[in-house]
Amino acid sequence: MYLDRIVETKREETAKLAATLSIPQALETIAGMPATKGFAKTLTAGRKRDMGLIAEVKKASPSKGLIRPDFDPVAIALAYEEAGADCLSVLTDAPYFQGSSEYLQAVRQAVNLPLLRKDFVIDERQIYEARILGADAVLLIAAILTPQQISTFMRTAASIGLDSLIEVHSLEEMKTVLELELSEGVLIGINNRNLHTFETSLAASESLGKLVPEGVPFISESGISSVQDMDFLRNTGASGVLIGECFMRQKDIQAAVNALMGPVGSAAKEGGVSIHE
Ligand SMILES: O=P(O)(O)OC[C@@H](O)[C@@H](O)c1c[nH]c2ccccc12
Repeated sequence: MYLDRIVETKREETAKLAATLSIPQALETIAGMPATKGFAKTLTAGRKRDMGLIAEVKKASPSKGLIRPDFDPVAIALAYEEAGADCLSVLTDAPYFQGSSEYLQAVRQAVNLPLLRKDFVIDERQIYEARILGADAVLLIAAILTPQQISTFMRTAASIGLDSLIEVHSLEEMKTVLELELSEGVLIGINNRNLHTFETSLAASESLGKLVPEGVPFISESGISSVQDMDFLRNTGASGVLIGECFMRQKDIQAAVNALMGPVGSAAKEGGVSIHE
């Protein structure tokens, strides 16, 4: 199963990271860095449209192979910013998604939007590393973490100014996450894609979204590509969406974002603000 293989790879990567990243030193570096940008807040109270958008800088994936051959992460990030994306997600996993830590650093230099480091976090050091690379939030995937790890990692992230996007796909995972004490700055991500089978269905957001209590914002992730999809998701109470592939396949990214999301400033449009806030 490919998720197991990825975790294996991450074990090797984090073993190396243990030799190069010292946490006390990382803390010193972080103390000298500018404050983070409030990833969760930007998507909830601060979003530009009725639905928030995390736009993903994504070159390839294990299920789809190469998605965007002429991949220029900075140009893509600038187009997303110009189109009024609220936040960006940058894949840093190299072996499976052809991402890179350098892409995250380059994007940080180029845009002012809050950034998510998209990777498979299994070790605390990756969280410190994310902060140093310029991220404002980290992804915590429930399928590969124990409840204890999710809890610890969420707190570690918060202690250095990072928000957490906690990703679930199954009912089991959702229940686990809802039992944790979720602090401010935490978003739940409902992944419409099953990371074991690659099957994608927006029904995941509909069924699992119903379980999310008021006051806890959630994002619908993966497999979103049409105005109909967006209309469907508006009715689930999601605060926003995380979209990669559909934009990456378009030549004119800015036009693609506006066609799917509607014009900036549509926050007061029908559907209104999510009931989850
Ligand atoms: O490209 P899509 O189908 O729009 O999906 C984006 C994002 O949700 C997806 O890349 C993703 C969701 N969870 C992940 C975990 C790891 C890597 C990637 C992902």
